[in-house]
Amino acid sequence: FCQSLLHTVIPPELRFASLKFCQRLFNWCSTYCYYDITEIDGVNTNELYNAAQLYLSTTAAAAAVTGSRLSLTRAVNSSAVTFGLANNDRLVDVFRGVPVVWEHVVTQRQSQTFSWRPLPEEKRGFTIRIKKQDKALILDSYLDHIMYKASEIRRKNQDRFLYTNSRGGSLDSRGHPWESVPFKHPSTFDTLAMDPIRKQAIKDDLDDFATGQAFYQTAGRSWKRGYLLYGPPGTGKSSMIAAMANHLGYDIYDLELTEVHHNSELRKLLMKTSSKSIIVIEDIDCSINLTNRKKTAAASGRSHHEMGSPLEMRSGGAEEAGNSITLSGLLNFTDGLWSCCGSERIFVFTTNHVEKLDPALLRSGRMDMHIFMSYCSFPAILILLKNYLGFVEGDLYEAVVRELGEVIDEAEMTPADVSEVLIKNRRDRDKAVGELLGELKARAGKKRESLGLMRERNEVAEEEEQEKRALESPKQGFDELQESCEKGIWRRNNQLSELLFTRIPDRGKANVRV
Ligand SMILES: Nc1ncnc2c1ncn2[C@@H]1O[C@H](COP(=O)(O)OP(=O)(O)OP(=O)(O)O)[C@@H](O)[C@H]1O
Ligand SMILES: [Mg+2]
Repeated sequence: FCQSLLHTVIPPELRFASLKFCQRLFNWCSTYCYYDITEIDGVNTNELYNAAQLYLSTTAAAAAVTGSRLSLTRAVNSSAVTFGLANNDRLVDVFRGVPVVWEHVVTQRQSQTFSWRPLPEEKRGFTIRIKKQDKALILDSYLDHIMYKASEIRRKNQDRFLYTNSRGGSLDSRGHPWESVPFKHPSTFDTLAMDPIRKQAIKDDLDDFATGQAFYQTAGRSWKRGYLLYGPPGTGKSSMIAAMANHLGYDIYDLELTEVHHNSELRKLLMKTSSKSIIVIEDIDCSINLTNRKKTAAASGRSHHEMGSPLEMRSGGAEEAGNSITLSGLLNFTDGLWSCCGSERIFVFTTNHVEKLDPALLRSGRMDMHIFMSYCSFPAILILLKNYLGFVEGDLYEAVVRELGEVIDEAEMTPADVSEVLIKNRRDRDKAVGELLGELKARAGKKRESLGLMRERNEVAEEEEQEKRALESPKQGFDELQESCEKGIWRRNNQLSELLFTRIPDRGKANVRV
């Protein structure tokens, strides 16, 4: 009744002015200042609102312990559930020691104003309350911090995709040359069997890359990095790529070079990759028979830069397959001007035969880090035993550990082969270890045998060669004999020395030299 009386007695202009005055007085007296972040700004969605919602999902998760009410959401393509602040609930976040109070304000929209697109019935927004003295902090760094954290959470929550260009050069209905499938490879750096120190070095390198935007900017380099993974089959090159993608939360673009027909197609594919991705070319030595840049240039009598037509650099194998992609095209793909359209990209090449690759492809800037994926080492086998059979330190008998250590390097067994033995016997841990040890010993024995045979054969061949040369040219033969003695290669060929001494004219000098 009083309210309606006041409404009729006091004119609306006066009411509005007094309300505004009260508000100003309150703001002036208050030690706090307030910021509103509304969901919709005019007709556009406010990016800061979405970022704040995501950011609070981590803070809100912690608040769940204290019993706040939370709303749960799970986005399409996401396997993670995010927490959010429920309507009109509040939460305290602490940033650099400063408490920031967040309130999620939800009100009903009064009337539908004209808009090109329908607005939601509820008006949603966040209100931030912070002490006036900390105002600068909010405007300077807190909002940037929220935006950064939100994009990180978005990336981590979003399932990753594996893209492939297996369709050849054809595009899909949206003009995209890549086909995608959800990427759910379980390999991580924890499950990867390799020397822990090397593993940590790779992880650190990846982390430095992912957080190095400012560094790359200052250094004037495009934000990309190349890794070459080489080693025998079954040593974990593909598993390493999956672990890298899982560690960084990047998508993978698996580039099938044999499906790319021209350099221009390669460029198009590159331009259609997103940032925060790993571009992989597996078995680069087999994908395409790329000609040595120098050799081709020399053959045509011109420098690499002078080569206009791709045909001139076309490789034999590629030509046969109707494929005119060139080494120069690939070099430009990885480190040319085109490679910097887009950022935060990692290139990974894998090969079983690093010696077959052109040095131009391997130079720093293209392949910055060369990672040798070796046969199973002792620390690696312990990781596999832990992953496959649940062995932890102290579970294995000392004698078994010693025996494993003795034969593992000599056996040259790949992690893939070790895994197979362990998977096969995973129901019986002792049997699995026994069988593995047996296999390692057998392989080490065979290696030793073949190594012995090879050494013997080499020795015989070497001696025969020396004898032959000594007969053909006694002086040269003598010099070689002396060299062999110095190197400690000369073993038991007294016959040869006899022969030389009898033929060399100045025997005294010869004796001194020997
Ligand atoms: N270092 C490793 N750590 C853990 N598992 C491994 C490792 N190496 C190989 N494996 C296992 O062996 C299998 C084959 O490994 P992967 O495909 O990674 O080898 P690769 O080096 O890529 O072989 P290829 O050269 O033939 O492509 C995988 O299923 C994986 O489980
Ligand atoms: Mg592989």
